[in-house]
Amino acid sequence: MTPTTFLYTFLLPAFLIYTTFLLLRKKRTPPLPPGPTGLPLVGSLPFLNPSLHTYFTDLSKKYGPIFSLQLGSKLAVVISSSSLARAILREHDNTFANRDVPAAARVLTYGGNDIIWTPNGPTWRMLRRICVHEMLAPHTLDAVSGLRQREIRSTVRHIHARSGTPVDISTEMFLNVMNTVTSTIWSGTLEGDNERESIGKNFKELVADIVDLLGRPNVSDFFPALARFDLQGIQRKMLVLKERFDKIFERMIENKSCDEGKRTKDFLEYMLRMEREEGGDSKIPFTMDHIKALLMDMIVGGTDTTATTIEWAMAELLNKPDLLKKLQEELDQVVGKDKLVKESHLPQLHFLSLVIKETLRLHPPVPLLVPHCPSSPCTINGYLIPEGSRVFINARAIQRDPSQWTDPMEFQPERYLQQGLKRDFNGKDFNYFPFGSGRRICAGIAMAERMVGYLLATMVHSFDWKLLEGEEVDMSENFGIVVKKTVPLVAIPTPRLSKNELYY
Ligand code: HEM
Repeated sequence: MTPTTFLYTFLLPAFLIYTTFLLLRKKRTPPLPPGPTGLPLVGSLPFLNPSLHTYFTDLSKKYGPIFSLQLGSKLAVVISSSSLARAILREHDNTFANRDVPAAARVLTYGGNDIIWTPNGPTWRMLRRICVHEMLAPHTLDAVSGLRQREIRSTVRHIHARSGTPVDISTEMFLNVMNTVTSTIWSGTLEGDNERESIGKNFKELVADIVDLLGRPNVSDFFPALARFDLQGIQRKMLVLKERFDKIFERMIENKSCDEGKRTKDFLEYMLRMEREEGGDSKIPFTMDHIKALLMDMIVGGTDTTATTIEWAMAELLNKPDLLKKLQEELDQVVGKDKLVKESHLPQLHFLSLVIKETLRLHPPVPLLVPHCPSSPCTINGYLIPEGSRVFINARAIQRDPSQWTDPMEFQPERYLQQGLKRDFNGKDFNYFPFGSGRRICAGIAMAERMVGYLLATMVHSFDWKLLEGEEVDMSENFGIVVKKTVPLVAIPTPRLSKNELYY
């Protein structure tokens, strides 16, 4: 066979078949979502604005409700419409119920041994069962309502002692929530004003630093091959913070082991028993690392989110004194001025529940949810989301979408009445999901609802609040994995209950 005959008989047809196959395959593979082009190698990293939630909202106006941007070797996909959020969190929930663990979170959570970052699988299911069906279940939380009452009384006493002077509401809310969470976890609390202020401040800074590091763009995440060099020192800083918490955890665990005869009904006791006696699921061992990582989830995931929500609610109410008055009227009617609010009053406080709903609409503390990560390639709205992408669901933008909400930027708790909208926190409504949706929906909703409702009601019922002379409420936001007020809310309380002894 001559070379020419060989070329025409074998090589040319083979070449044609191969190119047709490539073309067909290319045609069948959907494109990536549109987005900024970026630079070679680094993609859009140099242009990344650290205020991700507003940056992503601006980009969605240009590129649409699903767009992508290359951040180093990672592809980020951002979803900003209700229908696409539903596609991801409901229709493809199983595929997207994974996490791409940031290097800093891996350090913090004992190698990703917590609920928030563990991938969808048997270990995550075991941890979630322990948390949601046992420790954070409504019946367990109701059984420890006395702890929350004790903490609320202590906050009321503390603020009363500062009547007529400026009170940092941000710090007070954090201290209360932190004390409530830790006393539920290990029956420990900060006693006395000095301890409350010094250790509480320490904890607040510790959690704030952790939240800040978790929200900071990290080269180790964009170029995983470089993670071991920790170029920005974020993992090193996180390790220091984690070690400080670890010492506290060790001390609490040691105290429990010494008091073995004394059975308390707290979470740590429950988890230690599981670790000792049952070893978790029949198949999955429940280890000391799991215990510590879960403690970390509850402290880091449960305190800042809850305290920030109450602070935003107070800020909105101070901005709209007629709404504050309306809420006080409801409280006076249901509770009376001769008693303190009890948790059992909450179901009757309808306006309070609207205020909380509206706060979580305008100021969802976790505006982009915790990023989801598909376990296999998935096509959404005709675009390919490759396996391992980091998917941000912009809940904040969806909850401010003018096509779904009238006057979306206005704080209007009554809107839920006028529109007959229920807007529950159960994650079934993809126009309103401040706690996320699907398998990875927040594990602490029942606890958050109790803490936010009880504390906000008490603050508004027990005190009148006014801003400092000539000051306005600064509503600017500081982005981190939790979005907080840039300027902490400070206001002056005046007691408003009929008997002074209620404050002691
Ligand atoms: C107002 C308060 C809170 C808000 C707005 C909030 C919001 C959220 C959001 C948006 C997520 C991510 C959902 C997703 O990935 O799609 C989440 C996850 C989580 N939250 Fe909360 N949270 C709050 C309070 C709490 C509390 C009090 C706890 C526990 C003490 C808690 C524990 C968790 C845990 C463990 C997860 C991870 C769930 C998983 O990945 O399976 N949260 N939360």
